[in-house]
Amino acid sequence: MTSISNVSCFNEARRVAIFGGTHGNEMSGITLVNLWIKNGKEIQRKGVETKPFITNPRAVEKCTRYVDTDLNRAFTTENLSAPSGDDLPYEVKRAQQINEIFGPKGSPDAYDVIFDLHNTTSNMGCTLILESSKDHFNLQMMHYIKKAIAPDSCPVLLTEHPLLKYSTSRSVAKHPIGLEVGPQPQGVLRSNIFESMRVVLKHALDFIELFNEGLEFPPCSVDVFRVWDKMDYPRDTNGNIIAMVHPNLQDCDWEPLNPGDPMFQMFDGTTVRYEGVGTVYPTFINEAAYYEKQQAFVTTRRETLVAGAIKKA
Ligand SMILES: CC(=O)N[C@@H](CC(=O)O)C(=O)O
Ligand SMILES: [Zn+2]
Repeated sequence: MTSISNVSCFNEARRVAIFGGTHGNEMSGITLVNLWIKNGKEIQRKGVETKPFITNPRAVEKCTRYVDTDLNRAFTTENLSAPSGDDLPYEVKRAQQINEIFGPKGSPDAYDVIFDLHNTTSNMGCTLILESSKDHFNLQMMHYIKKAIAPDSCPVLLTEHPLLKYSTSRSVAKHPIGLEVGPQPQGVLRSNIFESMRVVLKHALDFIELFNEGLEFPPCSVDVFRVWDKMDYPRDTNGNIIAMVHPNLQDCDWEPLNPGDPMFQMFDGTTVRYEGVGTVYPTFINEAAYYEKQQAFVTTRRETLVAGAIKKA
């Protein structure tokens, strides 16, 4: 990226990948990517090479989140530089292969954009996941998508956080974008969820085409929800949960949670209230895959980011 006056210039986004099956039981992305591997007409755009790709085929085959370890946590420098060998967990080997094809992560040879398609059991709607508040290309794209799908909404989750950020499959790209659509049970396809994922991706690819054609995007602002904290279920000394998400909180992703509001319901009916400071916006509420991660939901805070003008270099 270079800066001429107030416009940031980025290289053409010529190499774009669409990942499905980073988690093998999240069916919308898997189904779309398999459709597009058979016939890619829908994802073709002028001046863009778009590659649909199944990232964790063994997990997809078993319809499970992962085989040995979570692929969407595996793209650490340590894993990517580990001497390859048969003793490595399957997903670590796979991360190394993906890094070879689409990276290397952090290098000029890396893919320009990777869309990573996920589903959640939470009521998050159609959420865009942004990894860096400084990625003006992605901010502009997200602004474009939000405008295009209005009056439907499309929240942006910013995962930039000193402790809670993780090493995703998409992170090998220069501009990583997660798409998280729910609610959809694991292993299940729901037409509404499938279609909203497809529509967001259509607008995203349209944006890339316009950008590559040389259109300049003026400065804009984007409302985001920045990851703040993770909240675990109350547990006994053996680590077993002793409460559920409170009915007042269940399905209320992106709605304000204030100090004193109900958060968990103990099995005897007692209410556990939120005791943090100030208003937060919970999301990933009661996500099935997060029980093993000791996470009942994440809290976020609202923020407005400014994206500078961008155009093709
Ligand atoms: C439910 C789920 O898998 N969510 C994704 C979020 C992301 O892609 O950043 C994950 O935990 O990897
Ligand atoms: Zn996922």
